Amino acid sequence: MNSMNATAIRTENMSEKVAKPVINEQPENAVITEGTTVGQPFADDPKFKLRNVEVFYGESPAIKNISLDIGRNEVIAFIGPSGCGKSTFLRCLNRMNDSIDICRVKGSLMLDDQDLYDPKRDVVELRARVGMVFQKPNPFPKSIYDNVAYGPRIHGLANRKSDLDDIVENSLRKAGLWNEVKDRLDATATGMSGGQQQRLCIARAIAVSPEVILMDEPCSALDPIATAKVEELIAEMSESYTIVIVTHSMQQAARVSDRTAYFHLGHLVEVNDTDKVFTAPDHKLTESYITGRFG
Ligand SMILES: Nc1ncnc2c1ncn2[C@@H]1O[C@H](COP(=O)(O)OP(=O)(O)OP(=O)(O)O)[C@@H](O)[C@H]1O
Repeated sequence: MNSMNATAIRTENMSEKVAKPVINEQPENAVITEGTTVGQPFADDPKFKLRNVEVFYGESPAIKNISLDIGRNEVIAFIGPSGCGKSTFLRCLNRMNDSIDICRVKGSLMLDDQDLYDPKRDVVELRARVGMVFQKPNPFPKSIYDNVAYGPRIHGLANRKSDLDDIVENSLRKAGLWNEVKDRLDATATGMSGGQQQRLCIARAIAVSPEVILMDEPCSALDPIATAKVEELIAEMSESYTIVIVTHSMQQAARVSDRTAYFHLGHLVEVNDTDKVFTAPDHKLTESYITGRFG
């Protein structure tokens, strides 16, 4: 993980917008100042540089002036109570929110210093660079092979069948699935177990050589053994990819992530090294949430 720049944190934490205090009732005395995040929200060498991000569904704000860097090859976990905006913010990172008509995204969202929301940007190419794994495994009703080969085919990544075979095998190996499926690549993917389907979806995301993988509660439909396999996979993948994971499981966030971001009512309250968040959080609301006082 990248080391964080403490000076940058202090100076950049002052939002360019006027800070509006937001009073929260749980716990007493906990105050969020809009646009201000305690801890270490910024990185020296960010993959994503996100500034003053606001998201609205119609007139309702779902994300309120959030600024955050996501470091290259770090695993960052988004946690917080239901409805606090974790998935909304995650979906901004590969413009999945574009498909929701009433959704508007404001602010500056940069990926490797390029504007994510540049109207000229090819969104299909963006989603190959920033892949996504959803809560519920969603394999296509096709063979195991065709699920993984789908992306490389549409992006023209393999000229010959043997190249495509190599991509499929490598992706399935990286997803820890090759040995389980190598003798039945033509079998339909929907016949696999839920855990296998989710690892297949990870293989499908990997197959187009992404730089970032977004995971929206990837284990919530899985049993503990399948969950452990996906978590092992996240640890292995973190060497090659930037990973952003939304999770309701604080144990999972503690196990898999380098940094943890705590969201509350559309605000980003705290971002810190995961060990710190779970042992000595800086903000009262984070502490209340991780100690189970609400959520
Ligand atoms: N498609 C949508 N249309 C309208 N409002 C939406 C839509 N999706 C989310 N919202 C609203 O935006 C807010 C944030 O929702 P979001 O799903 O991002 O939160 P979350 O923290 O990921 O929640 P959960 O943990 O329950 O998945 C909520 O008030 C939610 O009702």
